[in-house]
Amino acid sequence: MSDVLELVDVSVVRDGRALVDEVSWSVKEGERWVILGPNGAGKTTLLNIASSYLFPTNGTAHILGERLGGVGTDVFELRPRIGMAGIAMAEKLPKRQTVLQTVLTAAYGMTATWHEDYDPVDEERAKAFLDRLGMNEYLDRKFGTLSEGERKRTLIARAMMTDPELLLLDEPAAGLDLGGREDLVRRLGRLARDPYAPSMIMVTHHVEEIAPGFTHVLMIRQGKVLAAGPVETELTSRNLSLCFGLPLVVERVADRWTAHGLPLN
Ligand SMILES: Nc1ncnc2c1ncn2[C@@H]1O[C@H](COP(=O)(O)OP(=O)(O)OP(=O)(O)O)[C@@H](O)[C@H]1O
Repeated sequence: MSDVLELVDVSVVRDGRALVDEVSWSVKEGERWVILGPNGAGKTTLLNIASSYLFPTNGTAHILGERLGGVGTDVFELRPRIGMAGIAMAEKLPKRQTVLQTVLTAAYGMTATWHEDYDPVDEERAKAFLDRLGMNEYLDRKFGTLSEGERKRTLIARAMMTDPELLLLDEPAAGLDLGGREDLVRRLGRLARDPYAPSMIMVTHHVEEIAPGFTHVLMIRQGKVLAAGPVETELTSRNLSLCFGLPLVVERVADRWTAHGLPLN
């Protein structure tokens, strides 16, 4: 298995403060990682490095075999190989474009301009991804009129459009109601268990959002890695308590996870 992402002693320093602090982490082909950590821990900063939009201050980062900032690495060639679905991307997309156009423009590396001359093959692909995410009845809806859950599903379909080798999901279930979350977890679970799906990294705050099929977890607190490895061994009450800074109990129920704090006495 080759490395999809390899960080060695990576730090990101801003205003004299390490937002990410000497992180060493590797993601192998086919693995599905969850990044867990409290607000401000550095999760999005890590994801921004993985998407090649942020360069480390110190240390080395290889993405899909290419060294970030290395001689001969062209980030513009690298970026189409990485799918990114997150709030930052949603804000860049025109609200007046339809759902189908929003997904289709990804194939051409654009966030905006809509030309009428898209390849029918691409259109079919866009429709197939939207169908897989349960969005086939929304093809002509304006992106700006979608609910939070519909928008999240559209963004995942969009991220799949370039046939990425690495899929990055930044809090895909944030803001969804219980039904919306469960629907998304089911769809992500199907994707995670698909052997042809790309390697995946998902940022989340909640263990309930970990879909079956996710294989590894990285826990981060104040920019430092607390635990990294297979979900079965690393997602423990001890690690989660250290990560979030209070006593927590994590339980596995069938193929899902749940966590709660201990009562105050
Ligand atoms: N450009 C910047 N300059 C200075 N500080 C920054 C910058 N970008 C992020 N930070 C800080 O770095 C820390 C980590 O931010 P990051 O967004 O990676 O955290 P996070 O784990 O994704 O948090 P959340 O769960 O709240 O989204 C935060 O304290 C944030 O305020």
